[in-house]
Amino acid sequence: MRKPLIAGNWKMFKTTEEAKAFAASFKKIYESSDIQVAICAPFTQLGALKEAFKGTDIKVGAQNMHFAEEGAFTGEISAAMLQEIGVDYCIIGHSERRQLFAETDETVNKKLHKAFLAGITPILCVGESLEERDADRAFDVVKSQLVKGLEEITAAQAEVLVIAYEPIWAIGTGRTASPEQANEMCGFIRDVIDGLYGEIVADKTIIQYGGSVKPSNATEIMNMEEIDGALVGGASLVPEEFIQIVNF
Ligand SMILES: O=C[C@H](O)COP(=O)(O)O
Repeated sequence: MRKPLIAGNWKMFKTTEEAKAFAASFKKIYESSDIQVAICAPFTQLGALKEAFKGTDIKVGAQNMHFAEEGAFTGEISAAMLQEIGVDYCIIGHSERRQLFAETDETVNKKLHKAFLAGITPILCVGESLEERDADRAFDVVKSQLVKGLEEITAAQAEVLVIAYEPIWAIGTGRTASPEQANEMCGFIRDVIDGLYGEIVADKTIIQYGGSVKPSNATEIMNMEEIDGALVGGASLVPEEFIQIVNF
């Protein structure tokens, strides 16, 4: 059976002191269960969080990485640098990276390959804009992101991959996809994985929903059959809110 993953994406929020304070409070209210929990934090907070979560089963993730081994890429971070800290996950291809930092399906694909080589589990983000949904292109857009993003990714890698369906129109807007809409797309994503790698792999791939997940809607979303977790932005910043989602 798939173990659901609820991951916080802190985006560009929290200093190291604030991250440590979050970890201290969260550990007090967190109880380990059959839900995997992770916090994807800014690069400078990853080491502190690994240290703070030592002895727990809470995982730590980055929000981006470069696809090159090393080189003259000012401001970038390599997979080996994340691996050295012991980072478990890395979000790849978040829509904010695609929209604001010119991330393409090609760079997403290169990053996925590098993450796997470093033993880091990628959380591959896909999702359509409002214009694309209104034009009835949501399924084509998501399929294309998957097919291009997963080029030459093996079945063994696809089995451990996490995919996050994040409709751009539901991110940070307070507007959530309905549980049915989210479930429909997550089911479609599983069908695409089935088409690429077969049913055994598709049954194992974790498919999350992300976009304005909060304590008040987490239960309904998490209870949908095709949804194996959530990628939570704003509501992951406050321990007392995030724990309610984790304990949906
Ligand atoms: O990665 C997380 C998503 O962008 C969702 O963010 P949000 O929960 O603040 O809407």
